[in-house]
Amino acid sequence: SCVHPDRPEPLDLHLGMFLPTLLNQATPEQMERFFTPAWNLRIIGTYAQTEMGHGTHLRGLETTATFDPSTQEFVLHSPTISSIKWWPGGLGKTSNHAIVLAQLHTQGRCHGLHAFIVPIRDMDTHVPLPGVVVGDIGPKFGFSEVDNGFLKLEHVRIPLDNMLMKFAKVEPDGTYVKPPSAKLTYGMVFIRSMIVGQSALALAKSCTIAIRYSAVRHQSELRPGEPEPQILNYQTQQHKLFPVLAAAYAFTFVGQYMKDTYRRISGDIHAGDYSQLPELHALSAGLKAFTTWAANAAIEVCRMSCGGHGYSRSSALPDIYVEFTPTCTYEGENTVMMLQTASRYLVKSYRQASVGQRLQGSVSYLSEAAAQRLRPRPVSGGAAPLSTQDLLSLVHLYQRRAASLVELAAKSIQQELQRGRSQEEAWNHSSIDLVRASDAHCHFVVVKLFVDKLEQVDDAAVKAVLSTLALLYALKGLADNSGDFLQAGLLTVPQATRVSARIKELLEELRPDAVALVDAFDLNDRKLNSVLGRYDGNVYEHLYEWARQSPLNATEVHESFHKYLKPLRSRL
Ligand SMILES: CCCCCCCCCCCCCC(=O)SCCNC(=O)CCNC(=O)[C@H](O)C(C)(C)COP(=O)(O)OP(=O)(O)OC[C@H]1O[C@@H](n2cnc3c(N)ncnc32)[C@H](O)[C@@H]1OP(=O)(O)O
Ligand SMILES: Cc1cc2nc3c(=O)[nH]c(=O)nc-3n(C[C@H](O)[C@H](O)[C@H](O)COP(=O)(O)OP(=O)(O)OC[C@H]3O[C@@H](n4cnc5c(N)ncnc54)[C@H](O)[C@@H]3O)c2cc1C
Repeated sequence: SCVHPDRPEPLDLHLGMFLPTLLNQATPEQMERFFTPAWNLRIIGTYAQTEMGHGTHLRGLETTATFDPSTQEFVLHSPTISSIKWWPGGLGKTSNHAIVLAQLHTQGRCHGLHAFIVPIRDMDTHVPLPGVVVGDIGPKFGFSEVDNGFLKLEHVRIPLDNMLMKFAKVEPDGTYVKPPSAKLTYGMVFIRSMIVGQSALALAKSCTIAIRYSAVRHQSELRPGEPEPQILNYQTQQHKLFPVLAAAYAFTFVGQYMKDTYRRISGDIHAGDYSQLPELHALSAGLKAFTTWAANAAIEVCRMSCGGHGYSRSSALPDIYVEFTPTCTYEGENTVMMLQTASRYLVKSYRQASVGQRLQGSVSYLSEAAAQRLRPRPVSGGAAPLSTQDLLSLVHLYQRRAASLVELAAKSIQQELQRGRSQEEAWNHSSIDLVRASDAHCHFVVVKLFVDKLEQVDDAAVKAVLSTLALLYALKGLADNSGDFLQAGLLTVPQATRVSARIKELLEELRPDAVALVDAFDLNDRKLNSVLGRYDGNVYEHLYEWARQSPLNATEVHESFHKYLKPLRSRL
């Protein structure tokens, strides 16, 4: 499995997508021919799917692979400017091969997107091969260590055996043999599953830095005449950071669950059982979007909670943000992923449950909700009593919110259809509700997994503090999304007031354990790479040392004085 590197590197795609794609989609002969040299870095590959004109819409990708039976070759071609492969990591200058996703044409028919191994640079000289135009796409928001590149193919010929043929095949006479399931060629589920763990790591690093720094930073005055307090004693600072701490623990458990689920279901798939692939796709797509959006926002909260020094690269928080934020875009743009989970899974499951089907997996609650709808509603109809202490009742509340939002989205589609809109228009005019339904479903999954995890904790003291974190995560989510719960009749205004009061109590309860809880992530100083987050808390001396090392301080008088300031002065 992939251990996520701390910083983006040119080999990330080789290790994170080229090798796993071979493992998932190459025949044994192709494994022999490509995997071994790739493992030894003779072959260095990338995953070239996105084009200048299309990243999300896979069916719209334009690169073609046309089979020529007379030479037993595929001709790979970029027919338009928008078809130029654009963004693949390590493509610009590092890779000598690429797995190219192209529309397969054989015997005059197009069979959709398939994967082809295309040599792009000479194995010895590293010079681009004939017909290959390749380079770097230029400076980006971050990822400056990675040569994200472009690739233009001009009628490049590759052997028949360079098409990854574990599932789909092309016979020597050009006959196309369908894969057992069209969904097997999508891929990407592996990295999406791994990204959930990356969200947890980014949160753990950010809140470790911010909470440790908040324990050593003294500022302002709480009680007149007393010494300046630790900023971690301010309620607002706790309100910023402790929910991030709780989310870091929550996402750590979800990341473990996602990895285990990926392993389990991909094992079934290798054994020929594809039945769980829809659940895996929906779960990985939804949780990738949910956790990256949440982590992306939380990193910025941590940076700003460190004041000016948070903005210094010495804090590491700017780099953590810059390296993390593209996870909301790559490997499936988050909105699109949320729509996938809603449209391809939740609404489909809702409709199955509405006709009495017993659902399994993460949507089994929709069967319960469907049965509930058939039972007469209690006269009171009001919200059930709310316990701000009982985690299981909070899990149930999140479950009912998710069921309510899935029903709202499904009904919106129905209403749009009744207005005479087409299927596609009805879905598009319900897509805000669809995203909300996915968000609520993922939020329920995260809360449930957090509470489930507590059952596995034996140590009473650890279980107590983790339960406090789980309570904070659930109640803060309830407060942040109170509109959903109020709209669904799951919360009353007095209950919402009690939730806010309970959150304040939990912040106070967590204060004594906050530093120990980030120390428990066991992120050493080298991995954190942060002056503010140092384990020894010796921030100011090392901040001063860090500044003095800055290249600008190599000379007392910088050359710019003589080159610019002095001449400018003499002209004034
Ligand atoms: C040590 C090293 C570590 C390195 C770390 C790594 C660093 C990484 C750095 C950066 C790396 C960044 C690298 C990169 O960024 S790589 C490029 C990433 N690009 C994408 O993710 C593209 C996103 N777009 C899509 O996936 C498709 O276009 C979607 C899905 C949106 C629509 O698609 P389409 O319009 O064709 O189809 P449909 O919606 O009608 O759905 C049709 C059916 O297919 C099922 N379906 C759909 N998708 C999947 C799936 N995936 N597995 C299984 N099933 C799937 C679906 O449920 C439905 O089923 P049913 O309802 O008919 O039953
Ligand atoms: C740092 C980085 C590394 C990358 N590495 C790779 C790589 O190694 N290999 C590779 O192949 N690609 C890579 N990519 C490309 C990445 O996968 C795409 O950028 C991503 O899939 C999004 O596609 P897009 O850029 O076309 O955005 P678009 O899909 O054009 O998104 C733009 C907007 O349109 C909206 N939108 C699009 N479709 C829909 C829809 N159906 N419904 C509602 N809204 C929609 C989106 O929500 C978004 O708001 C990388 C990108 C980045 C930033």
